[in-house]
Parts: sequence; structure tokens; C-alpha cells
Amino acid sequence: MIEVNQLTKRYGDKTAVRELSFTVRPGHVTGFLGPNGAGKTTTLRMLLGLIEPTSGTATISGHSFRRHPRGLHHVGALLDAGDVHGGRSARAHLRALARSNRIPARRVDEVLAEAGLGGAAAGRRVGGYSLGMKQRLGIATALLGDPPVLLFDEPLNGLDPEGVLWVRQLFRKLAAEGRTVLVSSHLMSEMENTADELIVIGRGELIAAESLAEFSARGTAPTVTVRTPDAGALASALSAEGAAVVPYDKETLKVTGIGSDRIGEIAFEHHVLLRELSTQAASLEAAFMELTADSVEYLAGDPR
Ligand SMILES: Nc1ncnc2c1ncn2[C@@H]1O[C@H](COP(=O)(O)OP(=O)(O)OP(=O)(O)O)[C@@H](O)[C@H]1O
Repeated sequence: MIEVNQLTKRYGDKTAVRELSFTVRPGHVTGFLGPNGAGKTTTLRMLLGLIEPTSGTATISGHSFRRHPRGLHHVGALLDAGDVHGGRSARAHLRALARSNRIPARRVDEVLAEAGLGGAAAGRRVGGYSLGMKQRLGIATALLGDPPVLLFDEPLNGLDPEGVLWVRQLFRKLAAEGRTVLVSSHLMSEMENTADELIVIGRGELIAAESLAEFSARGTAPTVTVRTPDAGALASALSAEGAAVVPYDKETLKVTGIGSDRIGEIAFEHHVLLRELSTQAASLEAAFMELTADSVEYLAGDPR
């Protein structure tokens, strides 16, 4: 269990995290989402005791990391995959960590295999690794102490599609084992098939803490595309039923607030011929962008 309570971090007059409170429960993959600069990394670093909060608390399994350091058995984390000595092999890197954390050496080969870095790859210098391989090594490092709590900062960065699939399955397995798994990302599309719980922040503040299902429900309503040679007549009939109708081109309407079945009935009642009637599901990415629009630090084309 991770508990963040009224957590604040200020750098001079810049507030990176402001009175942030949320709970991350075991048995779930929780996505920690927010646009660039939202304060995700700062929060994770405070959870790990790497930086001191200005005020508030961040605890893992009931205690602050700094006061009760239990190393890799307590919490595993991937913060910056590039932050590894490039001259060492993955195996040597993990062996050194295992030794200093009193972890048996056989665990090194277990996590290397789990991360897809077994065989020859384990003996190669990390400096020659691709970003995706470094991410795999970072994940292997987080798993080394078999911890009940795992934190991953942007773990999908640099992974190929096969790697993304592997990470998703691994996170689900870790959660099914009853662990607490917190995964940060600035992309909803990455979390859509990865997380089942979400914490969304923007400009250091909490925007939403809910399940993915709840988040989907609050999303943009589905849109129905209707194509007909009588677009004007159908638009009036649909508007009279309370639908929101936006003309797309001469023959096409985009309709929200009313389902495709009812649109078909109304068209039938008004003797309007339909050439297309299709529903586009609400996009989570659109809902996320809508929700965080006010907290994006730098918008494309924004002269700020
Ligand atoms: N050491 C620091 N000194 C000053 N400002 C900082 C420092 N660290 C972070 N910040 C600022 O705090 C804010 C939050 O940064 P943080 O890296 O936590 O965001 P993030 O959500 O992880 O974003 P990203 O996805 O871009 O990494 C940003 O505006 C950042 O510039």
C-alpha cells in the first residue's frame, strides 16, 4: 500500500507538487498519469526518499522510506533506465546489487530470464544496450528483491511492441500476486491496456483517482456518424429529439446524445434514406486530454 497525504514540493517559487493525496492499493496495476511536468517523477522520488517533501507525507507499507530503509526487499523501483554504469555487464550490475542487499546470487539469473535478458545479453556491457534493453534491465533490478511494492517511471519508453506486451503481462502478474504496482506515463494510450486503476495529476495537483472503468464512463460520449442524402431534414428531426448534431459534410452528420438505434428509428419515421450509421466509441485519450487541458505546461504552437 502506498499512501500520499497532502504532499507538497516547492523549488523556490515553483511548486512541483501541491497538496497531493492518494492511495495505491495492492493487487492492482495503478497508472500514474499526467502531462509532461505534472509532477510524477517528483512524487515518485519523494516516495523513495530521494528528495525531502516541503510538507506532507509519502509512505510505503505504512512507513516513510527514509526512516525505515529495507532496500530492495521493501520496494523495487525503475526511475531512470539510463542511470546504470555502462562499463559493467547486466549480470555484474545485478550481482553487485544482490550482494549489498543480501539477496542470493541465483535470484540474479531468475530476474534476467524474466526480463528477457538471459543468455549472451546478460554478459554484454550495459553501455552497448538499446534503450529498450536498459528498460528491461531496470525492471529486472526492481524485481531483484522480490518486493511487495513496485514503482516504475515511464517503463514503456523505448520498448518495441513485443516489449510493451511483455511489460503489460508482467505488471498484471505482479498485481495478481498481490503486489502494489504503480506505473507512471504521460500517455493515456499506454495506460489503457496496462492499468486498472488511475491517478491523474496536472500541475502537481490531483485531477482524478478512480478505476479505468470509471474514467471511461466520464469520457467523451460516443459519436454516431450518419450519412444521408436528406442531411438537413434528418438534422432537424434529430435536434427535435434532443440530440446534438454537427454537419460534417453535405451528406454526413456527427451526432451525440442519442444512440444509433434511435437515430435509425427517427430516420425511418421521417422516410429518410440512410447510407451509413456507425458508432465511434469514446476515446480514453480524448477524455484524458479534455481533463488535463488546463494543466498542460506548454501547448504546441503556444508562444509562452
Ligand atoms: N530540481 C528541480 N528544480 C526546479 N524545478 C524542478 C526540479 N525538479 C522538477 N522541477 C519542476 O517541477 C515540475 C514537475 O516535474 P516532474 O519531473 O516531477 O514532472 P513529470 O510529471 O515527471 O514530467 P515528465 O513526464 O516531463 O518527466 C516541472 O515543472 C519541473 O520543471
